[in-house]
Order: sequence, then C-alpha cells, then structure tokens
Amino acid sequence: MKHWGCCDNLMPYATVAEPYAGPMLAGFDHARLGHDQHVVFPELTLHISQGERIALLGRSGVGKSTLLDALRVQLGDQSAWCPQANALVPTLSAYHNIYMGRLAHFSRWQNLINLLRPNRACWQEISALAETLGLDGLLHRQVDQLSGGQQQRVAIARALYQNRPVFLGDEPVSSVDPRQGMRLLDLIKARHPTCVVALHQRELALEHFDRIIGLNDGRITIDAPSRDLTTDDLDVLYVPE
Ligand SMILES: Nc1ncnc2c1ncn2[C@@H]1O[C@H](COP(=O)(O)OP(=O)(O)OP(=O)(O)O)[C@@H](O)[C@H]1O
Repeated sequence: MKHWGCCDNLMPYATVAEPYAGPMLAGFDHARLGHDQHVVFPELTLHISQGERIALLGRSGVGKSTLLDALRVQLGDQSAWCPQANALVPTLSAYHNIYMGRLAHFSRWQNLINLLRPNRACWQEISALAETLGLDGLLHRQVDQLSGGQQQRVAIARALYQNRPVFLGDEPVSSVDPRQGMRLLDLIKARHPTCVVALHQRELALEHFDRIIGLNDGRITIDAPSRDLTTDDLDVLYVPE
C-alpha cells in the first residue's frame, strides 16, 4: 500500500493551465510530493481540468502512483480509484468485490444482508456492468480463483461501479492483452468525462488520451497534447539513468 504525504505547499486549486480548457478540477503549484522523508517531486506544478483525458507515462519508480495518490486525496469522492495491485478481497466473490465500490452508499445493515443474499437491484446493475467487461458467468466465483486479467477487470468494474466523475487508474490494463486493453480504456472513457491513467504502453496512451504527461527525474518533462507527439518522442522517458 502506497502512502502519500509530504506536501508542504500543496494548493487545492489554481489557475487553468492553457491550452487545456474547462473548469479546474485539481492541481498543484510548486508542491512537494512524496512518502514521509522520501521526496519524489520536489516542486510539482500541474493543473487538471474537467474533461481532460490524461495518460501518465514514465519509467518504473518515477512517481506515477505517487502523483495519482495525491490527486486521489485532492479529489476525494469525486474520483473513482482503480489501484495498481487490484486491492481485491481474494476470498470474496467477484460480485461482492464489485459491490464494494459503493459500500459507503448503503447502511451497514444493508451491506451485511447483501453479503448473505445479494440485493436484487445491485445484482442486476453489477451483472450488466460485468457483461460489458466480459465477466458474465464469473460473478459468483471467488476472486482468487480468477485469472490475473479477470481480476484486473473486476478491479475496473469496482471502480466503474463507484459511478464518480473522475477515473484515476494505476496501470488498469497491464494484465490484459492489447485488444482487450483498448476496449477497457474505451469503456472507462465512455463513463468518465475526466480520467488520469498511468500506463506503460505508449501506443495506448497516444491513441486513447488527449494529453500526455511524462515524468522523469522528479519532474514533468513532457506535457503536451497527444496529437503533437509520436512514440519516438516518448522514448526519451525510458532512457536508463
Ligand atoms: N510507501 C512508500 N514509502 C517510501 N517510498 C515509496 C513508497 N512508495 C513508493 N515509494 C518510492 O517513491 C518513488 C515513486 O514510486 P511510485 O510507486 O510512485 O512510482 P511509479 O512510477 O508508480 O512506479 P511503477 O511504474 O513501478 O508502479 C520510488 O522511488 C519508490 O521507491
């Protein structure tokens, strides 16, 4: 479990960064982000507006998850969160794991009853969602009896079921094949006007996102519309230190 901290001058809102239009949703101005004593971004400035589809790119360990965690804290319950390690409950069914996306909407009593006997309306809604994710027929199955790709789709379903305007995803399609990855990103985008997603696949980033943010060496080194970039432009992010 990653933690976010160390943000001495974190600013909840700031001016809209041109050329990205739309009301400001989240942002940092000269913020220090990291983990306890470990500073990942000494002075990060970044503004995110409503309606932006953003891909975060960069080598492993460069700070993608750290930035997503900070955005998650700032956006609170405006954001649906799909973490990297799935964070599913392995001994519960796929249905119950997806249902957990909305635990806070229901009373403790309703949640307890649903554990024993799934609520009919929730079951119907989750079944429909599962079908769009190719999980039909698997809702009763315990999550630790699913493949890695199926588990990742359950994690995406749980985030989609949260039904929130901003999708934050930490490599949500890393365990599925490229074709399925494209389909899942389309689904995520169809349900969320705004999304920020960490990815390792440059092609998927350029094809599915409007804005590319490349991280390197504790700062943003690329911030440009995807239409202005090629995969070659992104290679520089992966040059070994
Ligand atoms: N809980 C933590 N405590 C201290 N340092 C951490 C913690 N989590 C991550 N780090 C460090 O912060 C830096 C950024 O990590 P982060 O997980 O944000 O990178 P990432 O780009 O998401 O990597 P990956 O692509 O491998 O998931 C790394 O140097 C990492 O070792």
